[in-house]
Amino acid sequence: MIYDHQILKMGESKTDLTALNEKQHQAVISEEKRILVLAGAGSGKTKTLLQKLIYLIEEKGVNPFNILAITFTKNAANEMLDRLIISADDTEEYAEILADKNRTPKEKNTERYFFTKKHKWIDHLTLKTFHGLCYGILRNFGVNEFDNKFKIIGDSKGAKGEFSNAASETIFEVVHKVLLENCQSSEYLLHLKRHILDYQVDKIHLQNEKGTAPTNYAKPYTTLNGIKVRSKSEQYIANWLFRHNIQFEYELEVNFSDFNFKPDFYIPEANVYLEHVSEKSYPLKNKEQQFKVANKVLARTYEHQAQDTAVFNRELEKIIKDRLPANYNFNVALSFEEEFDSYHKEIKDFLRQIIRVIDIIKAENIAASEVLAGAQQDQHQRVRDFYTLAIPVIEQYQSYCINKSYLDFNDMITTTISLFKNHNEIANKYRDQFKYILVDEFQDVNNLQVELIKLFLTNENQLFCVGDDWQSIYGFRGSNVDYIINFARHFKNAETIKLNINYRSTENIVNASNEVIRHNKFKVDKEVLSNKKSNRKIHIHAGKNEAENIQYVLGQIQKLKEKGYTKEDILFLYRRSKMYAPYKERFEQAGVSVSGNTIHASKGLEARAVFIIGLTEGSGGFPDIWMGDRIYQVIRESNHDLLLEEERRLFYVAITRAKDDLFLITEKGNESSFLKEIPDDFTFKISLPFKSVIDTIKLCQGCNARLDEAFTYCPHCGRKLESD
Ligand SMILES: Nc1ncnc2c1ncn2[C@@H]1O[C@H](COP(=O)(O)OP(=O)(O)OP(=O)(O)O)[C@@H](O)[C@H]1O
Repeated sequence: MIYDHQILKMGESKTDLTALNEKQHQAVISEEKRILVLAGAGSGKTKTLLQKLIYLIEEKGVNPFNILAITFTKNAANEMLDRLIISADDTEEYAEILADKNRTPKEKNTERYFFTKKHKWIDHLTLKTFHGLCYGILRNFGVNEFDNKFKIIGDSKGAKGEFSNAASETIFEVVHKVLLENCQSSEYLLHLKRHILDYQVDKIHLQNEKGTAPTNYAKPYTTLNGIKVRSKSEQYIANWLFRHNIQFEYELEVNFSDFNFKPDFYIPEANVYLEHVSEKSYPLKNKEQQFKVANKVLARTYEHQAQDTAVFNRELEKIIKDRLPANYNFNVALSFEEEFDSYHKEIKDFLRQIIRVIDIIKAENIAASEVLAGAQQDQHQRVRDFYTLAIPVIEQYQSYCINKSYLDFNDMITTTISLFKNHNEIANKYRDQFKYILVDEFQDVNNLQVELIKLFLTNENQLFCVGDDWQSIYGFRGSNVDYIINFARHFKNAETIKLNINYRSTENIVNASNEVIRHNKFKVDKEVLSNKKSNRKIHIHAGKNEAENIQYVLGQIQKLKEKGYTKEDILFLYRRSKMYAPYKERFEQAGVSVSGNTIHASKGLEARAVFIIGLTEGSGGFPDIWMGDRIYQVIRESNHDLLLEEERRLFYVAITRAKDDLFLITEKGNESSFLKEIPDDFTFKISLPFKSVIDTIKLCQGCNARLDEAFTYCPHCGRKLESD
C-alpha cells in the first residue's frame, strides 16, 4: 500500500543514504525477506535501522502503520523516537528540549508525546518493546485467550514502566501468601523448617563439599525446636520427638552413683533415657552399670537403624510411644510465625529462590510438573527437597494469578504466543498489518521472543534484524546468542550483511577490542576497522590499592576537564555497583561530578572518555563467573566456558563505549586476565606512587566544595583555588 503523503509531508524526514557507507546502504535498500545486519560495536547498526525506517516510508511509500520496530528497553524505544523526531523536526526545537538540563525526564516524556503526535507518520509507527507490543495485542484481543482486563504483576507495586494497570500486590507477596497457606499443613511446615535448618542455617551440604565434616565436639545440626545437636541421627530423633509433641532434654547431666555423664536424650513423660550408638559413641558399659544401680531405663538406637527412616521410626515408637500414657496427645499445634520467628531472612531467601525458578521455567516454557519430575532425579537431596517444597507453591501461584487476572512479564509473551496459535484470524490480522518487522539488539533475544517473532512472519513480510553476537550479555537472563550466530538456520533464506567500520572509537581501542574478543570460540568472525586515526593509547593503571586508584582517577578527570571535557564526556563503568561506591564517595567529597553505570546498563552509550574500574582477577573482580546454584542448574544448565565468554563480551561492550580515551583500572599483582589479552602496542601502563588520600582535600573558598588537591579551578563555581 502506498502511504498517503498528506500525512507524511515531503521534506519532513530526512533519508540521507549518502551519509551511509556501502554496506549500510545495501542493508537499507535490500528487498530480501529475512535480513541480518551483523556488526561490531560502533559500526552504525542503530543508525542503519533508523535510516531503513525512514527510507521505507519516504522512498518506498510504505504506510508507517505497516511497520513494526522492536527494541529491548523502553529507553531504547524512546531514543529511537527521539532520533526520528529530530530527523523530522526542521526547527531544531526538539533537539534543544532534549539537551535542556533544566527539564526533568517527565517533562521530556510529555514533549516526546506531543512531538510524536505532531509528526503523524511517527505516531502511526508501531515502535515498541516486546512487552509493550504484547500488552497492546492482549488489551485488544486477550479476551479470546485469557482476559483483556488483566493486571501486570511484578517486583514492585504501582505502574510498571510503560504499563499503568498494575496488580495491587507483588510477586513476592503472592508467593509468600501461598507459602503460608501450604504451611497450614503441619507436615509441609515441618518439612520446610527442616529444609531451612539443614540447608540455609546449618549449611550441611556446604560443610560436606568443603570437607569440613563436623567433629565429635561440634554441634552443627539444628533441630526443629531450635537446639544444636552433634549428628544427623540425633537431629532426626529430636525432630521425631518434636513432631510427636514429646518433651525431651538433650545431654542432661546425670550422676546416679560414681561419675557424671550426659545421656543423649531424656524423655521425662516416658521416664526413659536414650543413647544413640554410632561408631563415634563412647563405650556404654560403665554407664549401664550406673543405670542398673539407680533402677533407671536406658534405651538405645543404632546408626544402622537410622539409615532407613521406616525402621528408625518403628524403633522410636517401640521405645518411647509404648511408655507414654494411652491417651497421650501426639498432635502438635504449630504456627508459621512461631516456627520461623528467628528465620525471616532464610524464608525470604527461600521465596526468592522460588521466584527465580518461576522466572526461568516461564522463560524456558516448561511445566512445573515436568520440572519436579526432572529434579527428583537429581543426586543431591537438597535439590530434590527444594523442588518438593517449591513446586506446589509455584503451581498455586500460577492458579492464583489466573484467578486474579494477573500476568507477569513472561506471561505477556507466552499468552500472546498461545493467542496467535489458537486464533489464526487474530494472528493473520497482525501478519497482514506488519509488512516490515525491524528488531534491534537481536543478540539479546530469548526463546520466547523468537517464537513470537516467527508467529508474525509470512512469505511476504520482511524481517530485518540488527545485532552483534560479540555484545550478547544477557545469557544469565535466558537470552540465547545462538539465534544470531546461526541466524540462517533459524530463518530460512536469510541474507547476512556485515558492517565493518567502527565510527566511534580510535584505532587502538578498536584493535584492542578485536584482540580481546578473538579469544572467544562461540562467535561469528567479523573484521572491524576504525575510522578514526589517532595515536592515543589505552591507559592501564595498576595502583597498589583502591585509594591509589581513586587518586589516579581524580587526577585524570581533572586533566580531562582542563582539556574541555564535560560531565557528559566522561563515563565510569563497572561490573557491579558496589565497586563504584568508594569512587563515588570520593568524587562527592572532591566535588567532582561524573556519571557511572553498570556495564549491563551501558548498551548503546558512548562517551569521549571511559574509565573501567574493578579490573581485578578472582571473585568479585572481572571476570566474575558464577555458575549458579544447582537448584537452577537442573532447569537451565550453565557451562563455565560459555560463562567466561559472556564475561569477555561484557568487557568488549565496556571498552567499545569509549570514543577517544580509555582508562582501565586494576590492582598491582592482581590484574584481570582480560587485560593480558590486550597487546602491549595499544597500551600505556602506569603505576606511580601516590600521596595518601587524607591530606589531599582542598576547600573551595567560593562555594565550600571539598575538592581534590589536583584541581586548580573549582569545577562547581569556577573559582581559582588557593593552595594551602
Ligand atoms: N556511515 C557513517 N558515517 C559516519 N558516522 C557514522 C556512520 N555510521 C555510524 N556512524 C556513527 O557511529 C556511531 C555509532 O553508531 P551507532 O550507535 O548506530 O552504532 P551501533 O553499531 O548501534 O553501536 P553499538 O552496537 O556499539 O551500540 C554514532 O555516533 C554514529 O553516528
